[in-house]
Amino acid sequence: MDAAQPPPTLLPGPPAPGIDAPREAAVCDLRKEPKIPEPFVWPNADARPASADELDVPVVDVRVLRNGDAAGLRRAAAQVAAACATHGFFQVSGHGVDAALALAALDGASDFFRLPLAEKRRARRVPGTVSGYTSAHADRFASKLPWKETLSFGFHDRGVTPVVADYFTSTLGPDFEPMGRVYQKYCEEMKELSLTIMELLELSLGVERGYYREFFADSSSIMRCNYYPPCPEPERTLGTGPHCDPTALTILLQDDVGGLEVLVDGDWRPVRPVPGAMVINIGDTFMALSNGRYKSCLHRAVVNQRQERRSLAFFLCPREDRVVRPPPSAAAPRHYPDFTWADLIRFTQRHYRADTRTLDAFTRWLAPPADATSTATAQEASSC
Ligand SMILES: C=C1C[C@]23C[C@H]1CC[C@H]2[C@]1(C)CCC[C@@](C)(C(=O)O)[C@H]1[C@@H]3C(=O)O
Ligand SMILES: O=C(O)CCC(=O)C(=O)O
Ligand SMILES: [Fe+2]
Repeated sequence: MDAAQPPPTLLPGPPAPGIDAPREAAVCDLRKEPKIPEPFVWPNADARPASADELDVPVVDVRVLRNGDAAGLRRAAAQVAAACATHGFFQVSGHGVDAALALAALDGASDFFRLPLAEKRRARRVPGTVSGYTSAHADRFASKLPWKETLSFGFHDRGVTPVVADYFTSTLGPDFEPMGRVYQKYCEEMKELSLTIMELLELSLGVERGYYREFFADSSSIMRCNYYPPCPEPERTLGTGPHCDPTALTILLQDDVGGLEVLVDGDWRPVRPVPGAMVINIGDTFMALSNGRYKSCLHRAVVNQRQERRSLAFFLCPREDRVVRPPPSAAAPRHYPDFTWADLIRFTQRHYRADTRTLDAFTRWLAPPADATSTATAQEASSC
């Protein structure tokens, strides 16, 4: 791909109901002019420059959960509590994810996105679902197109079928069997790490031990590979726009380029890549599971003129039909209604572009509160 080329936009397929019927995104030949196509231009408020002040995201060594270091465990729980009750981000080291596997997963993303568009289109996203290949979400949105290509697929281990390995071979063919094996193994390790982190969250919140770990034991998660090409006008667009993750927990493996930023006290604060660490952030579903005590916060990904960037986001999600409800010890007054992940994922894929207020919009979409005074409103709980 030419370094200055925008992500190749797909001819819009039938738009999912409830989301803009996209015009074909104007894609000009950037070899002739150093300007990005209009649909990729974001409002200044979203794309405004970041602070030079990096966010001090604590790096927690999760080995303290297993090595009997009681003082270390208390320190880790305190670090996680302070981070999750404010900006919702921390990093983990000592996670045990094989470094060669993590590298293979990052490099596998590069290999996939370097394929000819026609080959990538064989995996194109099924409208109304999150799975598949998309470029700039041009099949879903008509404006504020993100400067990225993505490949997303589901993961669960409720049966014996290696669902991710099967996805690659069934969607892309037997030549992709090695790539499928890498992501199958990677997702298995991400699931295990997620459950370890759930233990740490239980401890830090002081809730019933096992409540969150058991809630996600039979989870249905989403793996997303993000590819951000170099951009001729990085200050006018975004790789991923400002949003809170609707999911429960995100484990982000980013390469060494940098681009993740978190909104803290009105400033976009860069999160510097820490070699070997993984970035963890609370999503809307876990904010509801903690009854608003831990915050799902706004973040974005910026792009740059010189380097491509890759990130792998493992989105932990409950089994579709599990009712999202905080543990009894944290449930009064309720800030969010009961809901299922099936409802929230359908909302984001068919009715609403996940953004800065997804959970509030979802709560209203589900059913306006019968009496706004009888329960704390989502806004009160979700301020970061
Ligand atoms: C459930 C999901 C929807 C998105 C992927 C996962 C969790 C993050 C969401 C997303 C990245 C938030 C920003 C907007 C979005 C459209 C994107 O830029 O990709 C969102 C994802 C999606 O709807 O595909
Ligand atoms: O690529 C990144 O750094 C962040 C991506 C992200 O926030 C997402 O995919 O939800
Ligand atoms: Fe995100």
